[in-house]
Amino acid sequence: MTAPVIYWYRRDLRLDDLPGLQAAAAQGKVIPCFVLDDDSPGAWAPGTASRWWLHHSLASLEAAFSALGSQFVVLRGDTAETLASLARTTGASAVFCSERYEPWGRQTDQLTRELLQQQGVEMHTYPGASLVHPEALRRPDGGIYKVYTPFWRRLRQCKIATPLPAPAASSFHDGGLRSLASNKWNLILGDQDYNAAMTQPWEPGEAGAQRRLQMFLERHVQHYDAQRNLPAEDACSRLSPHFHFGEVSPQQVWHAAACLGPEADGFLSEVAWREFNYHQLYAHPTMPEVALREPFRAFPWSPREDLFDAWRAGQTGYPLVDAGMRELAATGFMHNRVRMVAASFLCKHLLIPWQWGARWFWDQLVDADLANNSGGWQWVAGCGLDAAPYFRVFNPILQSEKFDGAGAYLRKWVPELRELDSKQVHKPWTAPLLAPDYPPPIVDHSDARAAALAAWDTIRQSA
Ligand SMILES: Cc1cc2nc3c(=O)[nH]c(=O)nc-3n(C[C@H](O)[C@H](O)[C@H](O)COP(=O)(O)OP(=O)(O)OC[C@H]3O[C@@H](n4cnc5c(N)ncnc54)[C@H](O)[C@@H]3O)c2cc1C
Repeated sequence: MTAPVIYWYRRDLRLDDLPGLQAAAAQGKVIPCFVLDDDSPGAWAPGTASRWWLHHSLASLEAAFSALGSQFVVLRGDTAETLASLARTTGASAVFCSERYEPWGRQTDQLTRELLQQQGVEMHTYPGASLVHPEALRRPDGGIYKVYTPFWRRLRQCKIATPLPAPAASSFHDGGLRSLASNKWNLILGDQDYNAAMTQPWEPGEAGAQRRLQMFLERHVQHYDAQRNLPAEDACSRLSPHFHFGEVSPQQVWHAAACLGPEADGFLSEVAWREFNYHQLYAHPTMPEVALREPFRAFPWSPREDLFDAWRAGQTGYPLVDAGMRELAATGFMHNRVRMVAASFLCKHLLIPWQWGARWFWDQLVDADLANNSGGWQWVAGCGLDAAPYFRVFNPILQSEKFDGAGAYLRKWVPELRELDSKQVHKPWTAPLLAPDYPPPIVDHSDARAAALAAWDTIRQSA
């Protein structure tokens, strides 16, 4: 009898379009498995919101395998040792997986590969979370792209792999292996209210990802370019957590959208930002902690814990910032435009290091993603390779007037502002009696802007 093989799931929690799973199925009966290991990622272990999502996504995959008459094996322990032990006890001849680009992940993969090899088990890696492998998309001089626009132009010329179907049900082993029950995964932390609130807008898992993709392409993509910056509109796809956990592949999204023609171009160009960030992280493994532009490593931050607390709690007195931070706390998500404004407020108005904000987002976002989160924060802070220039300080009042003119988004997330009209709602300090419970601004916009530019001046010569 042919020996079984292991498919090691990581951030690719789906059955369709997994080249590694197809290859595994061609070699033997597949044992699909996931290892819960909080030690390997170190500081970048999943945060509170991601753990919630991961729990539900694993549960969804477990149900999918059960429907196929198979068993999804979930184990806890040191990744390399747990996989080596699973291979020993099942007699598996090989381990298959999809490539990942997080620096800690690449290191863990190397250790796992070595340990497996010692017991004669080969580890085979297949294309991972990007549309095109970072080694395969290079500038004409061989370097990695540093600027988004030429990267996007080049990406458009690449041939994107056609999505594959799931292997047949008969490809998988039929169960009876030791596996942790879902109530032992210990992924869901925090109180029940948090979990209840989180369940409202999301449907973790492959089926949920496909439903969201189809709904977006049928109803929203045609309005995307005009409305994607308006946080009160349901104009964006909200696919980011599904992308992060690999419940949908970028190739599936690409082909489904590209066949709609030019109306999907704007959407695809945003998906390309994800790709750009993955390529940057691959080339710069220190990107989550260290400014890509060297002069910014000496930036004179002046962090204050009390201001950081007010920002995290959505109590800065700037409605758009507070609405975003409260949306984040309630749903694990924040609209992209609002992420930019809230992040900029932290780095520039409060002079708090972008890494503090990135850590908070990491804990709170259901789509927390090492490449995109670091890329987003470095872009906002001006220290990314293709970033917003530091001296362009977002004005949170103008941003709010421009992108949420009627104040619908503000009133939804900051109920203290409900009595204010569409002018006052952007500047509640002009009508304090109508919003008595809302705090005054924690910093004055003009003073804060001047302080940010003065701080930038100290590194400007070299920046
Ligand atoms: C400070 C900051 C932190 C961020 N942290 C994350 C993060 O941890 N995880 C994450 O996935 N995105 C992050 N982003 C990028 C962006 O905000 C989200 O991808 C987007 O809001 C997700 O919503 P959506 O799926 O509706 O996006 P859509 O507008 O529907 O876009 C489709 C997809 O394209 C990708 N995408 C869109 N915009 C961007 C962008 N600016 N950068 C990279 N990819 C993009 C996402 O995969 C997204 O799902 C961050 C942005 C900022 C400014």
